[in-house]
Amino acid sequence: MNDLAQRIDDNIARVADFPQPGIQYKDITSLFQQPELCNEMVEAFAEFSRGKIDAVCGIESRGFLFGLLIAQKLNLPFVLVRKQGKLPPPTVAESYELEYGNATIEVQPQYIQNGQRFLVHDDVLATGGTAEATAKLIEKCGGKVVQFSFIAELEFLHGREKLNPFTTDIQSLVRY
Ligand SMILES: O=P(O)(O)OC[C@H]1O[C@H](OP(=O)(O)OP(=O)(O)O)[C@H](O)[C@@H]1O
Ligand SMILES: Nc1ncnc2[nH]cnc12
Repeated sequence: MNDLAQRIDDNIARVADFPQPGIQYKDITSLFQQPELCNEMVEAFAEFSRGKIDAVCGIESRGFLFGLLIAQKLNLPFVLVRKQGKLPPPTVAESYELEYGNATIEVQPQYIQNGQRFLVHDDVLATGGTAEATAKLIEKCGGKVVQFSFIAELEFLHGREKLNPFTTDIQSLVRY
Protein backbone atom coordinates (compact mmCIF):
# COMPACT_ATOMS: atom_id res chain seq x y z
CA MET A 1 0.00 0.00 0.00
CA ASN A 2 1.28 3.51 -0.79
CA ASP A 3 1.21 6.24 1.85
CA LEU A 4 -2.14 7.74 0.76
CA ALA A 5 -3.76 4.29 0.61
CA GLN A 6 -2.44 3.49 4.08
CA ARG A 7 -3.85 6.69 5.56
CA ILE A 8 -7.23 6.10 3.85
CA ASP A 9 -7.28 2.53 5.17
CA ASP A 10 -6.45 3.78 8.67
CA ASN A 11 -9.47 6.11 8.53
CA ILE A 12 -12.15 3.80 7.08
CA ALA A 13 -14.33 2.40 9.86
CA ARG A 14 -15.28 -1.30 9.73
CA VAL A 15 -18.67 -2.50 10.92
CA ALA A 16 -19.24 -6.23 11.33
CA ASP A 17 -22.50 -7.83 10.17
CA PHE A 18 -23.99 -4.72 8.55
CA PRO A 19 -26.38 -4.45 6.77
CA GLN A 20 -26.58 -8.27 6.90
CA PRO A 21 -24.82 -11.06 8.82
CA GLY A 22 -21.48 -11.96 7.22
CA ILE A 23 -20.89 -8.56 5.57
CA GLN A 24 -18.00 -6.46 6.84
CA TYR A 25 -19.21 -2.96 6.00
CA LYS A 26 -16.57 -0.36 5.06
CA ASP A 27 -17.94 2.93 6.36
CA ILE A 28 -16.18 5.63 4.37
CA THR A 29 -18.04 8.43 6.16
CA SER A 30 -15.36 8.28 8.89
CA LEU A 31 -12.98 9.84 6.31
CA PHE A 32 -14.88 13.13 6.60
CA GLN A 33 -13.39 13.60 10.06
CA GLN A 34 -10.08 14.20 8.21
CA PRO A 35 -10.57 17.17 5.85
CA GLU A 36 -6.92 17.38 4.78
CA LEU A 37 -6.90 13.71 3.82
CA CYS A 38 -10.13 14.30 1.85
CA ASN A 39 -8.43 17.14 -0.07
CA GLU A 40 -5.58 14.80 -1.00
CA MET A 41 -8.07 12.18 -2.13
CA VAL A 42 -9.92 14.66 -4.35
CA GLU A 43 -6.59 15.66 -5.91
CA ALA A 44 -5.68 12.00 -6.54
CA PHE A 45 -9.07 11.39 -8.18
CA ALA A 46 -8.82 14.60 -10.23
CA GLU A 47 -5.30 13.75 -11.41
CA PHE A 48 -6.54 10.35 -12.67
CA SER A 49 -9.37 11.91 -14.71
CA ARG A 50 -7.97 15.29 -15.77
CA GLY A 51 -8.27 15.78 -19.56
CA LYS A 52 -9.89 12.37 -20.08
CA ILE A 53 -13.57 13.01 -19.33
CA ASP A 54 -16.35 15.52 -20.09
CA ALA A 55 -18.60 14.79 -17.09
CA VAL A 56 -18.79 12.90 -13.78
CA CYS A 57 -21.58 10.54 -12.73
CA GLY A 58 -21.95 9.85 -8.98
CA ILE A 59 -23.89 6.88 -7.61
CA GLU A 60 -26.31 7.28 -4.69
CA SER A 61 -25.62 7.93 -2.00
CA ARG A 62 -22.00 7.78 -0.99
CA GLY A 63 -20.83 8.24 -4.58
CA PHE A 64 -22.26 11.77 -4.45
CA LEU A 65 -19.81 12.85 -1.75
CA PHE A 66 -16.51 12.72 -3.63
CA GLY A 67 -18.20 12.60 -7.05
CA LEU A 68 -19.33 16.21 -6.87
CA LEU A 69 -15.99 17.31 -5.42
CA ILE A 70 -14.17 15.68 -8.36
CA ALA A 71 -16.51 17.34 -10.88
CA GLN A 72 -16.05 20.74 -9.23
CA LYS A 73 -12.27 20.35 -9.08
CA LEU A 74 -12.21 19.59 -12.83
CA ASN A 75 -14.87 22.22 -13.62
CA LEU A 76 -17.12 19.61 -15.23
CA PRO A 77 -20.87 18.81 -15.08
CA PHE A 78 -22.08 16.28 -12.50
CA VAL A 79 -24.93 13.80 -13.05
CA LEU A 80 -26.72 11.90 -10.25
CA VAL A 81 -27.67 8.24 -10.51
CA ARG A 82 -30.29 7.58 -7.85
CA LYS A 83 -32.31 4.70 -6.50
CA GLN A 84 -35.74 4.24 -8.06
CA GLY A 85 -38.41 6.85 -7.35
CA LYS A 86 -36.11 9.65 -6.12
CA LEU A 87 -35.58 11.63 -9.33
CA PRO A 88 -38.40 13.55 -11.09
CA PRO A 89 -39.33 12.42 -14.62
CA PRO A 90 -38.19 11.97 -17.27
CA THR A 91 -35.97 9.13 -16.06
CA VAL A 92 -34.37 6.00 -17.55
CA ALA A 93 -33.97 2.92 -15.30
CA GLU A 94 -31.73 -0.14 -14.93
CA SER A 95 -32.00 -3.07 -12.45
CA TYR A 96 -29.09 -4.99 -10.93
CA GLU A 97 -27.95 -7.30 -8.11
CA LEU A 98 -26.04 -6.11 -5.03
CA GLU A 99 -23.63 -7.89 -2.64
CA TYR A 100 -26.73 -7.84 -0.41
CA GLY A 101 -30.10 -7.81 -2.24
CA ASN A 102 -31.09 -6.10 -5.50
CA ALA A 103 -32.07 -2.64 -6.68
CA THR A 104 -33.13 -0.37 -9.54
CA ILE A 105 -31.37 2.89 -10.35
CA GLU A 106 -32.42 5.86 -12.46
CA VAL A 107 -30.90 8.84 -14.26
CA GLN A 108 -32.27 12.01 -15.88
CA PRO A 109 -31.37 11.50 -19.58
CA GLN A 110 -31.53 15.21 -20.43
CA TYR A 111 -28.21 15.65 -18.59
CA ILE A 112 -26.37 13.15 -20.80
CA GLN A 113 -25.15 14.28 -24.22
CA ASN A 114 -24.42 11.99 -27.18
CA GLY A 115 -20.79 10.90 -27.07
CA GLN A 116 -20.09 12.69 -23.76
CA ARG A 117 -17.18 10.93 -21.98
CA PHE A 118 -18.11 9.93 -18.43
CA LEU A 119 -16.25 9.02 -15.27
CA VAL A 120 -18.48 6.81 -13.08
CA HIS A 121 -17.58 7.36 -9.43
CA ASP A 122 -18.65 5.51 -6.27
CA ASP A 123 -17.26 4.92 -2.79
CA VAL A 124 -16.95 1.11 -2.87
CA LEU A 125 -16.56 -1.40 -5.71
CA ALA A 126 -17.90 -4.71 -4.36
CA THR A 127 -19.57 -7.16 -6.79
CA GLY A 128 -19.57 -4.45 -9.46
CA GLY A 129 -23.32 -4.73 -10.05
CA THR A 130 -24.04 -1.10 -9.18
CA ALA A 131 -21.24 0.39 -11.28
CA GLU A 132 -22.03 -1.94 -14.20
CA ALA A 133 -25.73 -0.98 -14.12
CA THR A 134 -24.75 2.69 -13.95
CA ALA A 135 -22.48 2.34 -16.99
CA LYS A 136 -25.28 0.59 -18.90
CA LEU A 137 -27.64 3.42 -17.97
CA ILE A 138 -25.23 6.15 -19.10
CA GLU A 139 -24.58 4.37 -22.40
CA LYS A 140 -28.32 3.72 -22.95
CA CYS A 141 -28.70 7.52 -22.80
CA GLY A 142 -25.93 8.16 -25.35
CA GLY A 143 -22.94 8.77 -23.05
CA LYS A 144 -19.63 6.86 -23.19
CA VAL A 145 -18.15 5.49 -19.96
CA VAL A 146 -14.37 5.91 -20.24
CA GLN A 147 -13.30 5.69 -16.57
CA PHE A 148 -14.42 4.39 -13.17
CA SER A 149 -13.06 5.52 -9.80
CA PHE A 150 -13.65 4.27 -6.25
CA ILE A 151 -12.30 4.93 -2.80
CA ALA A 152 -12.16 1.21 -1.96
CA GLU A 153 -12.26 -1.98 -4.02
CA LEU A 154 -13.14 -5.36 -2.51
CA GLU A 155 -10.96 -7.40 -4.89
CA PHE A 156 -12.16 -10.79 -3.65
CA LEU A 157 -15.59 -10.04 -5.17
CA HIS A 158 -14.06 -9.51 -8.67
CA GLY A 159 -16.28 -6.50 -9.49
CA ARG A 160 -13.63 -5.15 -11.87
CA GLU A 161 -14.40 -8.01 -14.30
CA LYS A 162 -17.90 -6.59 -14.83
CA LEU A 163 -16.47 -3.16 -15.66
CA ASN A 164 -13.70 -4.20 -18.07
CA PRO A 165 -16.12 -4.45 -21.06
CA PHE A 166 -16.69 -0.66 -20.68
CA THR A 167 -13.11 0.35 -19.90
CA THR A 168 -10.04 -0.97 -18.07
CA ASP A 169 -9.19 2.57 -16.92
CA ILE A 170 -10.29 1.96 -13.31
CA GLN A 171 -8.88 3.68 -10.22
CA SER A 172 -9.31 2.51 -6.65
CA LEU A 173 -7.41 4.30 -3.91
CA VAL A 174 -7.42 1.30 -1.53
CA ARG A 175 -7.80 -2.42 -2.34
CA TYR A 176 -8.89 -5.20 0.00
O1 LIG B 1 -20.35 -3.33 -6.26
P1 LIG B 1 -21.70 -3.59 -5.63
O2 LIG B 1 -21.82 -5.00 -5.10
O3 LIG B 1 -22.82 -3.23 -6.53
O4 LIG B 1 -21.79 -2.70 -4.32
C1 LIG B 1 -21.37 -1.37 -4.24
C2 LIG B 1 -22.47 -0.43 -3.87
O5 LIG B 1 -22.96 -0.74 -2.56
C3 LIG B 1 -22.96 0.43 -1.77
O6 LIG B 1 -24.13 1.14 -1.88
P2 LIG B 1 -25.40 0.90 -0.99
O7 LIG B 1 -26.35 0.06 -1.78
O8 LIG B 1 -24.96 0.38 0.35
O9 LIG B 1 -26.05 2.34 -0.92
P3 LIG B 1 -25.60 3.76 -0.25
O10 LIG B 1 -24.38 4.25 -0.99
O11 LIG B 1 -26.78 4.61 -0.52
O12 LIG B 1 -25.32 3.52 1.20
C4 LIG B 1 -21.81 1.24 -2.35
O13 LIG B 1 -21.94 2.61 -2.04
C5 LIG B 1 -21.94 0.98 -3.82
O14 LIG B 1 -22.88 1.87 -4.42
N1 LIG C 1 -18.78 -4.32 2.30
C1 LIG C 1 -19.23 -3.14 1.90
N2 LIG C 1 -18.94 -2.01 2.58
C2 LIG C 1 -19.42 -0.82 2.15
N3 LIG C 1 -20.17 -0.67 1.07
C3 LIG C 1 -20.46 -1.78 0.38
N4 LIG C 1 -21.18 -1.95 -0.73
C4 LIG C 1 -21.21 -3.24 -1.04
N5 LIG C 1 -20.50 -3.94 -0.16
C5 LIG C 1 -20.02 -3.04 0.75
